[in-house]
Amino acid sequence: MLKINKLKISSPNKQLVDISFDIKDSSALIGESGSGKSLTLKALLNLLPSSLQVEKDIYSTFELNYDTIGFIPQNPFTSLSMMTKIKDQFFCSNEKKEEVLKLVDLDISLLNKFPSQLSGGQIQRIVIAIALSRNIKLLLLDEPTTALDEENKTNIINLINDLKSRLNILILFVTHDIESIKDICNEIIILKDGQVIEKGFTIDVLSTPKEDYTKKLINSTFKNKQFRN
Ligand SMILES: Nc1ncnc2c1ncn2[C@@H]1O[C@H](COP(=O)(O)OP(=O)(O)OP(=O)(O)O)[C@@H](O)[C@H]1O
Repeated sequence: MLKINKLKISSPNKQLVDISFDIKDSSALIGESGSGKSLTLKALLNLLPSSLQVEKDIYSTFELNYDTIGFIPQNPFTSLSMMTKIKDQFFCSNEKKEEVLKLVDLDISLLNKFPSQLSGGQIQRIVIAIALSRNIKLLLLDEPTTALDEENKTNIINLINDLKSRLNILILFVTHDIESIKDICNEIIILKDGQVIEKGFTIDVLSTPKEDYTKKLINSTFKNKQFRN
């Protein structure tokens, strides 16, 4: 479990983020552009620029560091070196490479290919496999399907859902698209202007959102009429 008791991020002239929330199993961090989602992820990854002031009080049942956190970015193409064979982009044994490739449902023959020979969906699976090769405890996903077409988007969502049920890892899924996380994340945190304005179980927030901002987010992304107000 991960408890963010306090996370405050400010620039010299503005408070950008002031939040607290827990991740018990799988949580989605949802908000419009500029609401503070990326800054929150960067704070967890210790990647905030030094120009920003940070106050952090975070408790977790494991040490938070490069070995325990996996990060899946929006654009998988930026995560891999295009001139390096897939097998040389892992830092683990050959057995582990094969094990995690099977976990993400890819053929081990892809290890001998270059990223340019793979589809966007396959590359995103490789990025996930590389994260899983490190025995991580927390998987951070930053809009992992944005750069993919509809078919690959559905496949990656199904894969993350499958991995969640098979692996014992916490998930924090950042998105502005509520529909993509409804089957993956048990809990939702709604961010607006760097503040948590609503949080709770996904099923409750989707069926009875309290804030107009949440209703707007749901109505703008949800195609499934049963959740509409
Ligand atoms: N290095 C920085 N210095 C000053 N302000 C920043 C910095 N990085 C981000 N911000 C500001 O902090 C706020 C939150 O930014 P953040 O990137 O976390 O938003 P976001 O919710 O991830 O948006 P998007 O969905 O567009 O990625 C924005 O107003 C942004 O302009």
